[in-house]
Amino acid sequence: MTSDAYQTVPCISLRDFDERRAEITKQLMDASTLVGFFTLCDHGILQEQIDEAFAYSRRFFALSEDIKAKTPLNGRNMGWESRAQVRPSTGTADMKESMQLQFARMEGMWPAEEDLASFRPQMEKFMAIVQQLSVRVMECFAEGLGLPLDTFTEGTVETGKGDSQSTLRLLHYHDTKGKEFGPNFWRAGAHADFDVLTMLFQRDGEGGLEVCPGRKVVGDYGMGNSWTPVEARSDRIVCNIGDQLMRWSDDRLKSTYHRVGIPKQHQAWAQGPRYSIAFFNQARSDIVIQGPHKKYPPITGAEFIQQALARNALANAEAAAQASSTRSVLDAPPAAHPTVPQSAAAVGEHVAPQRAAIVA
Ligand SMILES: O=C(O)CCC(=O)C(=O)O
Ligand SMILES: [Fe+2]
Repeated sequence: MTSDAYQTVPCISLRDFDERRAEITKQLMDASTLVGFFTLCDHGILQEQIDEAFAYSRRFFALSEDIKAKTPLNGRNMGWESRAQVRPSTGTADMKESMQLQFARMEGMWPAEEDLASFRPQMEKFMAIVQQLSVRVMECFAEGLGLPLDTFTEGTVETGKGDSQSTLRLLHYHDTKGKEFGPNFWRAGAHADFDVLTMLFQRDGEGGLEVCPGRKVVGDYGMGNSWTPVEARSDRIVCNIGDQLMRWSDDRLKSTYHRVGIPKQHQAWAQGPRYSIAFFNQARSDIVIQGPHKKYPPITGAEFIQQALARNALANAEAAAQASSTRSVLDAPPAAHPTVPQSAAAVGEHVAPQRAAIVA
């Protein structure tokens, strides 16, 4: 991979943030109006803090399925799922497991202390650190758009009212060595995030994320376009604009399609397990999202999520109906009914019943 391949996604340094604020704001606005993706370096989060979060993530995913299943995904984007997130762009479940955590209303959703000691305080600490960094970046966006500085931070940050919807998602993409997958299987199928701003942490060498800049039309999945890989570096945070900020900025900031492919047979170096951690800054449930030019009608954070979930469910149902009417002539698994890859079934891996109620 030449370094040119990575130039589409610019790296922005936050060094000397206070003194360089105007310059950084311009760089963030340029990246977000053109590409929708950028990486951050010199961001101030210590490598030890990131490594510690990944260590707890690995410990969580190493627990038995019985223990992880004690906190199953609920309808509010919290909890554990395995091979259950169906993307409308593919109709198959992502080949991954994830654990989603939030600041508020998490009663009964944290793993028990005897199952995984210190998980809750460690994850709450990490969420707070990432949210704090997000605030800096979201303030720059407000400034760049000529809005009151606290527009997006007041709109997303937990204030003790318990209406935060921001989510930390721990992701584990399984080892694919020696396994065959059909052409329509993905570690994460093409999608755009539903949130305001996503911050994604990766491990050195555990790549696979690709972005499709310039392609965001709600309901259109950006297939067959030009995809650019994003380098996996543990010292850089990958950031992207989500659908909420695109709407809140009257489409000036772009929510961009991205995906994670299943490593090909010849990519032996990429076939090991991949871990990543995403923090989704979501609009609070009661906050009203509307751009300065009122391009779209007002919508609350809660309504936004409900509509996005309903749109995904409809797209999945349509894909399933279409697949069943053409199944006799297509050599493909029925959409929205993920087929267990033969080799995964052969080694007895569990495939959870599908659920589509996952945001982003
Ligand atoms: O793991 C990754 O690299 C991307 C994950 C992602 O896009 C998501 O969870 O929304
Ligand atoms: Fe995403």
